[in-house]
Amino acid sequence: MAHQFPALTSEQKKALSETARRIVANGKGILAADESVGTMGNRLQRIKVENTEENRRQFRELLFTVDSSVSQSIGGVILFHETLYQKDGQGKLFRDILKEKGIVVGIKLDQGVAPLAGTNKETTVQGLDGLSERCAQYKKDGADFGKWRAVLKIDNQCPSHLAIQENANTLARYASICQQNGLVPIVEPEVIPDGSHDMEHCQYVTEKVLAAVYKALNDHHVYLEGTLLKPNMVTAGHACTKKYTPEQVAMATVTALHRTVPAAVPGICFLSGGMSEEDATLNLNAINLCPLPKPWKLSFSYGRALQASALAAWGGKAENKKATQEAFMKRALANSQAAKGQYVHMGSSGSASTQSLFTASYTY
Ligand SMILES: O=P(O)(O)OC[C@@]1(O)O[C@H](CO)[C@@H](O)[C@@H]1O
Repeated sequence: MAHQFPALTSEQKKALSETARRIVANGKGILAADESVGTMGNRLQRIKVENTEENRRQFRELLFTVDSSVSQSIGGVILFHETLYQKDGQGKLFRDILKEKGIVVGIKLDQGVAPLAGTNKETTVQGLDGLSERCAQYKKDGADFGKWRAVLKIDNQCPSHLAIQENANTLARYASICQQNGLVPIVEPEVIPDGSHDMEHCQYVTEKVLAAVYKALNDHHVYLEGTLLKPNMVTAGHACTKKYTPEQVAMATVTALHRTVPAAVPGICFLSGGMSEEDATLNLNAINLCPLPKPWKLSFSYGRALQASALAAWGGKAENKKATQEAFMKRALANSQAAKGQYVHMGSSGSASTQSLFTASYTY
């Protein structure tokens, strides 16, 4: 007998799974342009540009107004609240510019982290209160998917059982609310790369975290076909002295996913987590070439690894429009090739593309 109290109608399920599949179709991935005002401030500070609403708008306008061929590489863009309501220089909403390119619009729904008392500085995520109303409004305003980032860390006694369970449950509750409002939830349990742990330890922790997340999603009756996962790749900690090849990262990552993520999930879009642009692309390519069964699309949802060289090329100057857009297009194309296992690294990359983008305790 089917479940007595179905969470979704078959029409709702169909719409959710179609949206999820559209975002990751044919080597497409996601541009995570959902940096909060504070996070964007850190990015702009690096290029000595003031963190004003107008400067944030101008940079994002450059990203969103690139040639429409970008839609062969980018299936979805995650926006921050402010950006969803911003317009280009001609007064056209960014949201409409993206939709006309065939790109699905997403919205960051979590409201940052809060401490879990009695733990080694672990956190849970805020934003469940009023979430259903916010989702309904964002859906009306053009969003078709949401994003919620939970942060877990590897350290003494971390991640604790409490942090794993609390964050899994919160992600599942968020995912359920999204689906009730017609938004595809991107489920993001990030194990951050701070620490000197080796890759094997990251794999162990990532498996524990993902297993708890999928148990909670099932408990909350979340329709997996209408979700996307946004995990960390399995890598060594930032301060680990041992180095691993993209093939080793790929094997550890796909093994962890294979053990924990149901085949019903249509796509897994990795975060870049402070890797350089080039490393993020090479690792994704190796993941797609990994000789293990891969029942899901394996793609990207990069923030820093899609924007770093574009930001550097821009430097806050309108005359750098062409260089900025070219830098962004180059990374979008490279990652789309990597999502099909077809990326070939060609000669020298700009210095920005090989620079580590690591930020310690990236918990905001
Ligand atoms: O790790 P990356 O690829 O730079 O960013 C991943 C990400 O989830 O983390 C950021 C902070 O919440 C978001 O802007 C972005 O969507």
